[in-house]
Amino acid sequence: DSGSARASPEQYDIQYLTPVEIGTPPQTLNLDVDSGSSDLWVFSTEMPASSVKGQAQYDPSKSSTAKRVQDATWNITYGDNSYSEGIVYKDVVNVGGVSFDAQAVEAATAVSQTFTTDANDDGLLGLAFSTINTVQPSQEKTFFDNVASELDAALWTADLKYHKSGCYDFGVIDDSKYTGQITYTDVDSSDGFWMFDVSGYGIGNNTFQSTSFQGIADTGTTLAMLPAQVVKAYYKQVRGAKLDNSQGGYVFPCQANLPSFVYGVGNARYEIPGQYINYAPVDNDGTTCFGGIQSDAGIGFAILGDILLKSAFVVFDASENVPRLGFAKK
Ligand SMILES: CCNC(=O)c1c(-c2ccccc2)csc1NC(=O)CNCCc1c[nH]c2ccccc12
Repeated sequence: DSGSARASPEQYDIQYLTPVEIGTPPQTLNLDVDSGSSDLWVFSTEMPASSVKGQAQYDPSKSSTAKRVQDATWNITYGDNSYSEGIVYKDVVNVGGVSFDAQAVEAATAVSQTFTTDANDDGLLGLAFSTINTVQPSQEKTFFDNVASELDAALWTADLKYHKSGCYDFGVIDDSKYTGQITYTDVDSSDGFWMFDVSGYGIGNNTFQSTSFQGIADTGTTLAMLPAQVVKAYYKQVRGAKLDNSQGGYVFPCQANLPSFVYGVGNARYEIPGQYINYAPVDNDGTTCFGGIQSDAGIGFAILGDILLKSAFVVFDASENVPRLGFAKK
């Protein structure tokens, strides 16, 4: 079995939304496929109308295959202090043609303002490791873990693009989506993330620095959160850039000519065009812009979010006893 689903960007590529069918007859919700968390949670008819501003809601009472998981609850808080919580159903979930008939669908009973204000995002589909799923008293499995044994290959791939729709594929590596070789690197999943060693970095045409650091491949985080020293060195090359704590990170004049950023996986090098690192304006007149590369201070590891991932074809491979990540140019 294999499948493919579209990943459509929201404004500024803040996140990518993928249509997911839930229940019988199918209810289509647009979810944020998130390799940085492991809960499949959705806006639902179980939450107060005041928290819903345009999102589609999963209605278990309209699904003949929905079954309540008695006494099960969940709650999750992300690093940006957004959160959601609720109750649990088992139901049919279909992503790009790959289906599982008893997927834990975590129906929200409450969500924070961040999620309420994002009208197009109907929830998240977590694809990190099931060890960090938040359902209690008994943890549930991610969609990928549930379908892995049915897939032609126990892997999924991410092909995100800059201000354009991309694809998530399940069970197959589509060779037409990348060029050259795929460079694989082992994953340390002990924290529940797709964590690997970044072998170094380069800024613009400066020489590549072979100083490695640990990072996670995280499709659910918009920006790249990198070691403070790397970030400082990057913005030193940007005239007018400054760390503005009121904005929560580095900002610069929107007209700035940003250097490219290179990250290493093993001996391979992947370049992010400078343009990708101009994330979005922070003011209405568009004079000051917020950087797509920010510090990972306080997190404990780097986060390679969409800003970096969209420059590569990425393979999330659990087909061997040690999971691994593959990166290729495209
Ligand atoms: C800023 C979002 N990222 C994180 O908090 C995060 C952290 C993290 C931990 C502490 C401080 C900062 C970040 C570690 S792994 C990790 N990755 C995830 O948590 C991935 N899921 C993010 C889901 C998410 C959080 N806020 C949103 C707003 C819109 C759409 C999706 C989201």
